[in-house]
Amino acid sequence: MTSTTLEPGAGVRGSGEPPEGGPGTPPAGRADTPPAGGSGGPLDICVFCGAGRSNSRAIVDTARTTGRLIGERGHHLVYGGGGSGLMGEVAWAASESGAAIRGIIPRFLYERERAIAAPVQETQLTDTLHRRKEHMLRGSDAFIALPGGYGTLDEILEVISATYLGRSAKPLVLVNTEGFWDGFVSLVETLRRYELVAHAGQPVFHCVPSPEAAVSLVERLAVPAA
Ligand SMILES: C/C(=C\CNc1ncnc2c1ncn2[C@@H]1O[C@H](COP(=O)(O)O)[C@@H](O)[C@H]1O)CO
Repeated sequence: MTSTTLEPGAGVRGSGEPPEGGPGTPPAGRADTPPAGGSGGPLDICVFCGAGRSNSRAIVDTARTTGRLIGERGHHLVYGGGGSGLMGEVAWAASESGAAIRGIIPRFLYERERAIAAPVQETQLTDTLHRRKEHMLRGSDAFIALPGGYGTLDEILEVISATYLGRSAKPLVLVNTEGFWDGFVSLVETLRRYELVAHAGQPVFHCVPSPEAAVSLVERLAVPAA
């Protein structure tokens, strides 16, 4: 299996109005699930992916497998809080395999998406998209990015910038189903070639071929919050 590493220079949804605030107590994992993670504990794994469904069967399967693995390995899912598209696939599969879920969603999207079924989760409302990203970054141990659109690109660039500038050391792993991220990897190589991003230091992201490889890598690299 190959992987690419690029280096730089409480509420239950629908049960009431969840408050804006810090991530609070991490959601509890399944009581019967042994601790997971490189350091022995469950991880809060934030998944970025499309709110749309994609026309690729392989990409939909990737979303489901990622959610399932997070639950089966005793981790917690942190995500954008919606029930639509690939996000919904990840969340339902994680829920079915026993993961505790925290959805972080801006108020305006929460209002718009109330009608789209999402699994039981702790929902954290934010005032803005920007605040949502802050909470996702602060309240997660690691990030996995699946195929997605502008929102997903925005989220991964937030993590990459924070890592590049030394503000975060949390791993980000892109799942490269059907070569989805090849163009992004190539763009980053162009930035390097023009010496607009540096090479040395901590990897800003990793790129792997499958959800299995992604979850295994974050288990090896992430340090669960104390
Ligand atoms: C466009 C539609 C619904 C949008 N609803 C969203 N609900 C929750 N989170 C969202 C939504 N849209 C974007 N996000 C966040 O960005 C990522 C997905 O965006 P993309 O542009 O589809 O890649 C995702 O990780 C969320 O955190 C109606 O279908």
